[in-house]
Amino acid sequence: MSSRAVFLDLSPLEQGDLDLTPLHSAFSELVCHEQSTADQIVERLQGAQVAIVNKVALNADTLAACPDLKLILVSATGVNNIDLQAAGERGIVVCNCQAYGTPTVAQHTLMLLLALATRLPDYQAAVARGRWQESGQFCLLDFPIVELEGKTLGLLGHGELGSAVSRLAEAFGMRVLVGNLPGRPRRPERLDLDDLLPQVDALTLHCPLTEQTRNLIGAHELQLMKPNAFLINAARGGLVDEQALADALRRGHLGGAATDVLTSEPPRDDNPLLAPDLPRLIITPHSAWGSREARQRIVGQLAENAAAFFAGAPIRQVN
Ligand SMILES: NC(=O)C1=CN([C@@H]2O[C@H](COP(=O)(O)OP(=O)(O)OC[C@H]3O[C@@H](n4cnc5c(N)ncnc54)[C@H](O)[C@@H]3O)[C@@H](O)[C@H]2O)C=CC1
Ligand SMILES: O=C(O)C(=O)CO
Repeated sequence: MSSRAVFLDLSPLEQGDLDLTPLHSAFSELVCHEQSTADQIVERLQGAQVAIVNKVALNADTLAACPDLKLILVSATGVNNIDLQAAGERGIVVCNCQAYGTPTVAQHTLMLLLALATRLPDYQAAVARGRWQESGQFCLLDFPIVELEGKTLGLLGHGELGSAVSRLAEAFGMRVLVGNLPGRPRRPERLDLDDLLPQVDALTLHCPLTEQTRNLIGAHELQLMKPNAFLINAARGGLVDEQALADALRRGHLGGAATDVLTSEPPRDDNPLLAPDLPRLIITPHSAWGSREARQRIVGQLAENAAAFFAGAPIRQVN
C-alpha cells in the first residue's frame, strides 16, 4: 500500500525542539500543515491514505469525502474529535497515543491541586500588589491554606493518568477514592457519584469525553460537593458544565477550581469560565501534556502505530 500521510495540525506538537525523523521515515510521503480549518480538511486529505491529527475534528461527512483514507493517527490520547463509529463503518483504523505523557500530565494535575491548596495565585498577586511590604509582619497570611495530608481525593477515571495522580496524592498523605463512571461497568469497590462527591475534599477528572460523560459534573454534582472542596479538570472541557461551575464559584460554593481544558479550544471570549470576576479559579491553556519529553514520545508512537498498521497488525487501535 502506498503511504501518503497528511498531518493536519502539527503546530501544537512541534515547538521547534523535536526530532521528527521517525515520523518522516514512516511514510513514503508526509505533508505537514501547521493548522487546518474545517473547510481545508477534505481538500488536504485527497489522495491520502493516512490522516494525522491532534485536535482537528474528523466527522462522518469529512470521512465520507475522503475515500482513500485507511488510517487515522491521533497524536493525543483523547479521541473525542474523531467519529469512531463512522471510521469503523468505512473500515478506517483509528490509533491514538497512550501513556506518552504520564509524568508530565500527573505533575501538572498535582501542581493545580497544590496551587489551589496553597492559594499560590492569590499570594503571588498579593506580593505583586505590594501587600507583603505593607503587612507590618514577616509573613502575609491573607488566604487560608489547606493541608492535603489526611484529606480525601476523588478520582473519576482510574486509567493511566488517574492511577499516576493517585500515587502522587498518596505520597502527600491523601486518601484516594475512585468513582464509577457512566458508560462503564459498575464496579462494587468504586463509589457511585452521589456517594463519592459529598466525601471528597478534592475531585480530579481523568476520563475520556463521550456522550455519556459530557457534563458529568453539572449543577447537581457541584451541589453535592463540600462547600470548600476543590475541582480539577485536566481531561476534557466538556466533562464540566462551565456555566454551572462559574455559578458555584461566584456563590462561594467551592473552595476553588482548576482546569487545563475548556469546551472549545482556543476558547471564545464569552466562555463563562473566562469571566474576570471569578474567584479561586486557575486556568492553564491545555498545556498539561506539553513537555518536550512527552511530545517526543508522541512522535515515536505515531511512527510505531504507522509501522504496525502497514505490517497488518495495528497497535493502540481505539475503534
Ligand atoms: N490535558 C491534557 O493535556 C491531556 C488530557 N488527556 C485526557 O485524559 C484522558 C485520560 O487519559 P488516560 O488516563 O491516559 O486514559 P486511559 O484510557 O488510560 O484512562 C481512562 C479512564 O477512563 C475510563 N474510561 C475509558 N473509556 C471510558 C468511557 N467510554 N466512558 C467512561 N469512562 C471511560 C477508563 O476506565 C479509565 O479509568 C484522555 O481521554 C484525555 O481526554 C490526556 C492527555 C493529556
Ligand atoms: O493527549 C491528549 O488527549 C491531549 O489532550 C493532549 O493533546
